Amino acid sequence: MRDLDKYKGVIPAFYACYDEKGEISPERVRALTEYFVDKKVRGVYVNGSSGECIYQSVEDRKVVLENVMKVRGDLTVINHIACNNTKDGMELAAHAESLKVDAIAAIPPIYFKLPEYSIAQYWNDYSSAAPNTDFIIYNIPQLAGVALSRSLYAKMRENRNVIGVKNSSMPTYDIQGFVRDGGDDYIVFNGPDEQFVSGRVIGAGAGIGGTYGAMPELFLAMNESIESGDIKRARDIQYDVNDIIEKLTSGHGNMYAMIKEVLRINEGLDIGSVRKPLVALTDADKEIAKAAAKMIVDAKKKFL
Ligand SMILES: CC(=O)N[C@H](C=O)[C@@H](O)[C@H](O)[C@H](O)CO
Ligand SMILES: CC(=O)C(=O)O
Repeated sequence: MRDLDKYKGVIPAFYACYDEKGEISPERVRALTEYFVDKKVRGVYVNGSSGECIYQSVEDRKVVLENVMKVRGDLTVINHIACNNTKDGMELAAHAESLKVDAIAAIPPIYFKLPEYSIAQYWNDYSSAAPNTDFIIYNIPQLAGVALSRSLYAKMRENRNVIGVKNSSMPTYDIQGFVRDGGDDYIVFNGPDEQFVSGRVIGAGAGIGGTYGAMPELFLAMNESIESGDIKRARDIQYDVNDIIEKLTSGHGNMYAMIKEVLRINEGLDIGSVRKPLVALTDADKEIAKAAAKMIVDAKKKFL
């Protein structure tokens, strides 16, 4: 049986950190990593959706990972390496293994609708470029346009590097099926932050999410409540967290820009804005960010 303990808990998705010109800022990447070390989360998920990976070059993504690894402390590091073309993704997979990340992860190929055997080949090619590194399948059908079927998951488990699925589809039934099929030797990560409690209760061993970074304490508190069996407290926190997420997504600008503004307000942490075509905040959005930041402060007072 594999020991998957290092993956169990709250794993925030890492945000892209830019300087004033919109280029990757190595200093700000290290500052965000140190922030997560201080918050005592289990790990970080680097260069995923929240890392704006599809708008980053191969070189950008290497610089991000290298700087996370410099100051990672005890954080478990999962690095999303998919590039849509196998060649660049294999380069990132090999680079990640050379830096000794805990795991690599990949979405399926997007745009062309490829048959399942092509998708399996794509993932196995990535894994073959990092043969001594755990591999996590990233299932996010609403954005990727392809869903992980249970038969494709069975096929992927023939590769012993595969340790589980980060499941960002909305039905928690999908989580239950992947847990049923993989059993204790695999782990399923809850994707939708709005369903953290539901996903964990039905069997996800951990969560990876895009809004955790704005309020890590609240996700840690939900996780602890689930582990101690206090489902009522976990649910009460989830309701307030979901009000906060609805606020974070109510602006004209992109949610990640909103979260970065919240981090400036609540934590004094400046990691820049977002990269085009993602839209930056308007003046009106800044008022929304202030309100969201206050909701986070209030929820922490209420529950912690
Ligand atoms: C579709 C999407 O991006 N899902 C993310 C990862 O699973 C979530 O963490 C969301 O960012 C979060 O649930 C906010 O909607
Ligand atoms: C979980 C998430 O938002 C990401 O892939 O970065």
